[in-house]
Parts: sequence; C-alpha cells; structure tokens
Amino acid sequence: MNDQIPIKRALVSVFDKTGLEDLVRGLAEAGVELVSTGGSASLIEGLGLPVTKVEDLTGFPECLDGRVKTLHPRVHAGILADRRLDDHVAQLADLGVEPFDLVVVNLYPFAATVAAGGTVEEIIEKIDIGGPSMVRAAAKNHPSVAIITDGADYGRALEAARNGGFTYEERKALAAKAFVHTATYDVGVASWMGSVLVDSSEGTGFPAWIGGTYDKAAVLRYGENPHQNAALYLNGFGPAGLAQAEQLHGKEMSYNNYVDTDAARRAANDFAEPAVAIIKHANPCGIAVGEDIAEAHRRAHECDPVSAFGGVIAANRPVTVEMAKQVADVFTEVIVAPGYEDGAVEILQGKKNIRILVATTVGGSPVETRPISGGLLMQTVDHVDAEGDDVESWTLATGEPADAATLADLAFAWKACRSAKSNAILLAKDGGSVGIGMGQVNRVDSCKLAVERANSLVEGEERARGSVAASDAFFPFEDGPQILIEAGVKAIVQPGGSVRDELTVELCKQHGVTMYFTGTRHFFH
Ligand SMILES: NC(=O)c1ncn([C@@H]2O[C@H](COP(=O)(O)O)[C@@H](O)[C@H]2O)c1NC=O
Repeated sequence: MNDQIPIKRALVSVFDKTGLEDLVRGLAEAGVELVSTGGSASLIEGLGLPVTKVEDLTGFPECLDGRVKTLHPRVHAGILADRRLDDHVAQLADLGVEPFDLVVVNLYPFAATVAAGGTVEEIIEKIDIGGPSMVRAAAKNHPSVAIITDGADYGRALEAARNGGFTYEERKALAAKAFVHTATYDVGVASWMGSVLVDSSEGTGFPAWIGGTYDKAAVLRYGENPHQNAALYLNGFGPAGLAQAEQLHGKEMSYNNYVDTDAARRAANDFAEPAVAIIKHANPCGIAVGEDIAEAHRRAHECDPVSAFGGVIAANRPVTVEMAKQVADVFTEVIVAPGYEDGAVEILQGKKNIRILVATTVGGSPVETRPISGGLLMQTVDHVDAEGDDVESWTLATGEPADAATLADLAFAWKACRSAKSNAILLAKDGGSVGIGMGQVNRVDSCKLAVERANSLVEGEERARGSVAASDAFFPFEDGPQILIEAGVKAIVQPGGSVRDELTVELCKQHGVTMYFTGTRHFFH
C-alpha cells in the first residue's frame, strides 16, 4: 500500500535558519508552495522564491512583538485536519482552508538564552508558544502531515518532496522525534521556572519537581551481568562528564567499565597535584600523588599490583609517554585522562583491548541522584573541600603535632580514603596508599584488611609500620585503632564524634600515636 502523502504545501517557521536556504530552494524546485512567518518568509523572499506570508493567509497581522504569528485557526485547521476523514476534508473546503503536508519548525532558543545569562525578561520572551503548538499539532496529525524539527532532517524532507512524500512510517518517526523536541524544551522551561523564577524548593534547595531528559548514545553489549541488557544515555541538560568522553582506542565500553571509570575519575580529580587512581569494582586498589603523573601511577600501582590487574586507571593530568610505558606493561581495562602527550596513545595502543578515553571536564552537577524502588534520592555531592577537609581546621585529639611530612601524608590519606566504599580505612606513606580496607560491614574488619593488604605484598615487608591511617567515619570502639597501632601506624585521622571517642583517644595516647579529628565524615556507599 502506498501511504506516502505528496508534499504540495509546506509551512516554514524557524528561529535557527541554518540550512534553510537549501531547504526552501529545493522545496520550491520540487513545486512545493511555501507559507512562512516573518523572518523566515523574508529570507525566502530574499532568495527570489515565491512565498505566502502567514499574515496574508490569516488576514491578521503578526503582533505583540511576535507573540502572535501562527496562532490562528487558518493555520491550525490546515495542520490538524485528519484527511483520512471525509468530514474533515469537507469542513476545510467549507472554511476555505488549505491543508499543509509538511511543517518545518524550530523553536526560540530558550536554553541558550538561559545559558548566556539573559535577563528574566529576555528569557521569558524566548519561551516559544506558537512554535510548540504547530509542532504538537503536526505531530499529533502525523497520518496527514510530516513534521520536521531538526535541521539534520532537511535532506530527508527534500528527498521526500522529490519522490512522492514521506511514508506513514516516516511520518510516525518524525512525530515521535517532534514530541521529544517539545518535551525537552518544556523540561527546560519548567526547571527554570521552578528553580530560578520561583523557588519551588521553598528554601530547601530541592525543587518541587525535577525533570530530566536523556538521549540514548549507545546500546551496550550487556549490563552489570551478561544476562542484563544495558544502554548509555547522555544528559539533555547539565554539565558534560564521562558519558561524553571521547574514546580513542579499544573495545566498546561496558556497563561496568563506565561505573568503574566514573569512580576512578572521582578519586583522581579530588587532588590538585598529579594523581592517579586505579579502580576495581568501584573501589581503589591504589591511589597516589606524585611530582609528575608517571610517578603518581607507579606509586598507585605499587599499592596492590595483584588487584591492579584488569583495573581502570584515571589520571588527573595528561598521560605522559613515561606513564604510558608503565601502563602498557599491565593488563588494564580502561585508562581515562584529560589528555595524552604525543606518542603516549601509540604506546598504549600496543594493547589491542585497552579502552583509551579523553574526558576533559572536571566537576559537574552540584547534586546527585540515586534511584530507589518507587522513587529517587537526591543529595548535594560530597566534596573534598568540605569544612573539615583542610588540615588547618583539624583538631589534635592526642599525641604530638605531626611533622610536615606526616601531616602531608595524613592530608593525602584523608582525601584518598573518600574514594573507597564505606567502611573505609586507608593506610598511606609518602603520598601513596599502601593498604586499603573497604566495603566491610564493620570498621575492625576494614582495619584488618588494610593492614593485611599493606603487609602481604612482599614477604616480611611491613608496609603498615610507619604509615598513617585515615578512617572515613569515626571509630565506634577502640578495637579498630588497636589493630592499626599494633601494625605500627604512627598517626591517624578520623572525623571523631563517637560517644566513645575518649576510649580511642586514650588508646592512642598510651601508645604515643598522634590522632586528628576532622569533624567531617565521608561515607561513600
Ligand atoms: N507566537 C506565534 O504565533 C509563533 N509562531 C511561530 N513562532 C516562532 O517563530 C519563530 C520563527 O519566526 P520568524 O520566522 O519570524 O523568524 C519560530 O521559532 C517559531 O517557533 C511563534 N513565536 C512564539 O511563540
């Protein structure tokens, strides 16, 4: 069955006139009658092409600074008549209204005006009213009309005009796309209205409604497990991040690669100095800072070379040739960095499967969400420069004030500890982790794990001895610190705040171990 509808008459009303010239020339050549609004009509006229101005069609002038142009029954009856129905066709004839076969519209740039810091008046004036009405009308009436909202589809429109029109399937697909266009637009308007124009959060910072729009970027091979299906979607609004990273080499990113790479970037980007985090299952198996990025990588890798096998590496500086050579020796799933020195990518590419990503953005949304069954949790993001993260604000709970080198290690351990899942205990020496205990359901086990990991790398080498320890939350009892002290940890930093703090403090005092309280907790679940 031929369900094409020949394109004889088109309504054109676009704010962004990119590509319009070629489109209207092509449509005119294909014998399409053009009807158009103010600026669009002027452009068409300027090309010497025949065009009917909407105001000549409606007999009503465009008015109120363009607020009313196409909002007229002569326009909307021409878009909305269902031409499968004899009655609609007869009514159009009675009313003397010609139907449209094609509607081409793009909307006022609302989001761009907000992003450019427009005034409230300017932003409100960019809320398109007539445009979405036409888009929605044409999309609803896709059995009779084709709707184009994306310049990328102009070529298809020309092809259709030359070849008997769009098919029903094509019109349906264009209609679905058009409703995404208006829905995305309205999410932008509603979000701005509810957060900037009025404070629907009533001072809490959490608006009464949140809307999100995401565009599918890829269907992934599978999800967290092979029997799960998965896809990647990109933010319609908001800052770019890992999802927009450029992949320079390697196999397709998997679901778990994305999760681990996000965790790796979060960890490495916590530091101002060159830093590398190596992640497995969203937890660090090594994290370190260094004079340069290659040194940071060496130190991070040394923490737990066994676990680093098959890990995800994030660097907060461009990867140098020296670092690339080091990484090339280890089986690595993903490496992500803000850039790569000349020659570094070529070295990394020596491994066929390593995924090499460039992600330049740091930071992101000030809030994060987590779906739960039936809803969504939203919180402000945890950040390492929270009050209490600066050593200047720490309280010496017991022991001698740490010397500069020890204090630097404590500061490193405190930041690095935040990247491990709670309960987290991180032992550090000379700006690198040496043992990490994470994800345990009690803090004693995390202490045991951190010490065991530190001391099991080389037979007889006790890396825990002389290290410093950080705990992401307070010690509820002195049993955890007891393990650390027995292992030779010389200083501990923790939030403090337990009702039994004095037991932990007393224990450290007895053993001459320095302990600082930060007053800030960094749980990570
Ligand atoms: N009010 C109306 O009747 C109306 N009809 C069409 N528009 C918009 O006017 C713009 C095109 O205007 P022009 O062709 O004058 O440059 C399009 O973005 C279209 O969405 C309108 N503008 C805003 O609502």
